Amino acid sequence: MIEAYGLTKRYGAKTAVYNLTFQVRPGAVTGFLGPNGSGKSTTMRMILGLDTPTSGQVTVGGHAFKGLPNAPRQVGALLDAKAVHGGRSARNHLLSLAQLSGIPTRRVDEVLGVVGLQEVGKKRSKGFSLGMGQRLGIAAALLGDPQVLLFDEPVNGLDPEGILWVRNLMKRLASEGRTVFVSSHLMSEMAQTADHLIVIGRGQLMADMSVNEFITRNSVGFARVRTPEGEPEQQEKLTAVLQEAGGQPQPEGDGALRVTGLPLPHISDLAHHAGVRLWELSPHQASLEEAYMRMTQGSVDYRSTVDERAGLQQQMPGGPLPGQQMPGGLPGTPMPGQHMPGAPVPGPPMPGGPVPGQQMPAQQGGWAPPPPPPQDAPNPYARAEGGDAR
Ligand SMILES: Nc1ncnc2c1ncn2[C@@H]1O[C@H](COP(=O)(O)OP(=O)(O)OP(=O)(O)O)[C@@H](O)[C@H]1O
Repeated sequence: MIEAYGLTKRYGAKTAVYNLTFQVRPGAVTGFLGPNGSGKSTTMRMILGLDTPTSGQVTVGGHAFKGLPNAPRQVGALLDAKAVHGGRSARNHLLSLAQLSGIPTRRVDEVLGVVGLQEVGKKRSKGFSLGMGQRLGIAAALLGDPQVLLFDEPVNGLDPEGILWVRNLMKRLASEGRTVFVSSHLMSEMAQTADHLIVIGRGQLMADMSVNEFITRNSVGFARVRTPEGEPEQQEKLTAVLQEAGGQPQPEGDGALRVTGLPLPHISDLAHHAGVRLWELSPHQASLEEAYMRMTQGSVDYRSTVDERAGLQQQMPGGPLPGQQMPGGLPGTPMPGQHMPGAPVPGPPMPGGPVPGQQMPAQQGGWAPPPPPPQDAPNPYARAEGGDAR
């Protein structure tokens, strides 16, 4: 189990991670989702002891990484697939890692087979494609047969067959009871791979819940309603009638209305009684990708001037996503599992708490409330409302 508690990392004036508290449990694939620059890699580096938290702490199996006995046998990680001596063959690269950690040579050949590189094991890795490099990085992570695995964007550069392979590998590793923590900026990928999701935006926790719960909460049904083109008064009349009946109509880019809060037959009856003709009345589900983008829209660092997401900037019917908290933006009502900055969140294990690797049921007692962020360290994102918080 990985446990982060009030984890904060600043690089000079830049706050990369702010007051993150979460647990990553064994036996499941936990997706770590966030837009580019949201702090995923920084968090992973802190878990692996490669970066020191400015405040807070993170443990693996109850120990700080640097205090873990025989760490390479307990934790495997793919952070940067390019961090390989290109002049060495894939096999020699793995051999050198194995020798450093006292791992037997036969394990090198085993993992080469697991990742499908057995045929090219003697080739220099500098000739490898991006996908082959990812496979080699995954082989290195698996070398010590660890119980805890971290993968930073493992499907980068992989073709569809490779993506499917990684997806199945993650699931298999989790089904063997391992802790699998995998970052991505793609909701669509995580929805197919992960059991649990931790979503961050600008370094702050935005959601911590099972994928099923995320789907249930965010697969909002809505109706698309279109009135005849060139008759704007028809749409205005319908909008008023729907609002009066408790619906939330929102204009879509193509002239249709997106209506939540009313079932389709009721919309049809209301239109009929108002004498409004309909050209379209169809049921829809908001996609998970859309829900995720709405959740993180306020925390995207880099955006094109011609941005498809602009359409998502408008407030969705019924307001922000239930429980959505934009960093530095509008507070909503917390989602179950979502941490609102300043709200009580699970703390580290108390004496007599879980032993390393032991799974804690969600919401189990025995956790101390976290300390509030230090007085001298105000939430750096509080300034974001009026502009760039960086
Ligand atoms: N060593 C560093 N010095 C200064 N700033 C840094 C450093 N490392 C990361 N950052 C900044 O911290 C923020 C978080 O970066 P990080 O790489 O953790 O995000 P990420 O979610 O992994 O992004 P991506 O999906 O693009 O890899 C970014 O704004 C980044 O520029």
